[in-house]
Amino acid sequence: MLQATHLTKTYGGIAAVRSVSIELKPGEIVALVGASGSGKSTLLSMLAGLTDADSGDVRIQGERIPGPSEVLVPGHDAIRLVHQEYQLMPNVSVRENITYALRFFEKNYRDFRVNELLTLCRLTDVQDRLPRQVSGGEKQRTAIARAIADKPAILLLDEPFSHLDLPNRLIVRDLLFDLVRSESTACLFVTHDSSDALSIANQLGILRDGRLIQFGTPTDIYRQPATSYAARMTGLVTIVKAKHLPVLGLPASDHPETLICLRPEHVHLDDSGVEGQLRALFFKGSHYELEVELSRYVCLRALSTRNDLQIGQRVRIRVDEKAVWKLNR
Ligand SMILES: Nc1ncnc2c1ncn2[C@@H]1O[C@H](COP(=O)(O)OP(=O)(O)OP(=O)(O)O)[C@@H](O)[C@H]1O
Repeated sequence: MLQATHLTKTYGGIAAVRSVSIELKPGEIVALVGASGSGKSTLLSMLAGLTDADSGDVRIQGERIPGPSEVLVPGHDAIRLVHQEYQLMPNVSVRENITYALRFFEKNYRDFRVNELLTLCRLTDVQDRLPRQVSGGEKQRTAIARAIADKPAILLLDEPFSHLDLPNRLIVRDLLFDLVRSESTACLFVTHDSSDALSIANQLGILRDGRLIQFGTPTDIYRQPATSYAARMTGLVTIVKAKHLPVLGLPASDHPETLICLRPEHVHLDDSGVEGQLRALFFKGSHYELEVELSRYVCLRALSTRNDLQIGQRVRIRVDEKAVWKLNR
């Protein structure tokens, strides 16, 4: 449906996006994850036809989307971009902000659809307030309601969860699920938070310094990250050189300088394992995150549900050999 090929954008010598190719299909949620400055917003804006690419192009159903310098009204009817700052009209109500997106529709349908959107986005109670009189989550939902009002084929979202508390994140998440299911909308959102990306997206892309360095399903990227950056961007991880494998109680490697990564759920407290010292303990509600020091150079991240652990205590750990993953860099 939406296909970007070799998109490149440079700002005064700084390459913000470098030859990124990506495809978005109906009913699919794609997340792009990257550190601050990795080019997420620039890429999103080019995909929406709101920023000129230096080279490469964006096509929808094969038709090229012109950049803003080529047209009077930038963008494309089938594509909506929800910005981080929401960009709501400040002097009209939540309801009117949404209604504006439907101004070309017949009044009966417009009223029906606005009411439907208010319910869907849980905004009915605040519909008559101005944007400054509602919470961040309500503003975010108003921006999404406005963007999806006329059922665009493609929804692009810039950091849709960044200012939201957990209940609001869940509302927005369910909203996106509903949309892709009921309207077959294609969604792409950018984020620097791996947990949203892993749990919501069907496909995940990792952006680094403007390059799409890995693209695949969340499970594949989580389990088999290409690089240490991809590993860190997708969750808690321990990365060490393979020469330290014997310290973990595992067989030595023929490639001692290779980097290996291990997710914490594959490191178990087990009396038959190697000994270390508990350096840190973080309560996470359902479990604890631990840091276990095995040597001066090796400190492993682990998870446990045990309640009797104390910092400084000696513990034994066992590592799943099968879960050790070699990184390219
Ligand atoms: N209008 C601009 N003029 C000059 N440089 C820019 C402009 N917009 C972005 N950049 C630069 O391009 C790079 C990518 O920026 P971009 O905003 O796309 O990254 P990002 O991943 O969205 O960052 P963040 O997560 O902090 O929003 C950065 O180095 C940024 O400073």
